[in-house]
Amino acid sequence: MTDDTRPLIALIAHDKKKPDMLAWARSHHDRLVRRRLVATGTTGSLLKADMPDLDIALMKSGPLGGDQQIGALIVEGRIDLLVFLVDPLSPHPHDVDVKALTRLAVVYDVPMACNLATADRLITLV
Ligand SMILES: O=C(CO)COP(=O)(O)O
Repeated sequence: MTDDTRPLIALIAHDKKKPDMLAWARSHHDRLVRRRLVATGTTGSLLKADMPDLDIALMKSGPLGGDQQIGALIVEGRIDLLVFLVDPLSPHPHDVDVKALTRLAVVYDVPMACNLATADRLITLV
């Protein structure tokens, strides 16, 4: 991830939003295939299985620290867009990590899409 100047896009989806993430990524495949991607473990594994040509770095699963790893990339100024499809209707054991990640995106002024309508718009800019 060092000399590569392609934008870096972080992709994360809560479990009930993973089908939405896969459908969204398929519909934006032509753009995503020309970008570097980083994803939490399960989200990224599903994307890779579906679209093996995507260049995705896998972090840990969200509940095991993956959200925090992506938060650290934000702090380092490496993330150009965060697409985080959140499920606001289910409890998450790592809710504090979720909150920390979205907070860091705000602190560091990183474009962040938490739903499909926003993701569809922001992906056209990166
Ligand atoms: O829990 C998540 C985001 O908070 C997503 O993690 P996974 O992609 O590993 O399911």
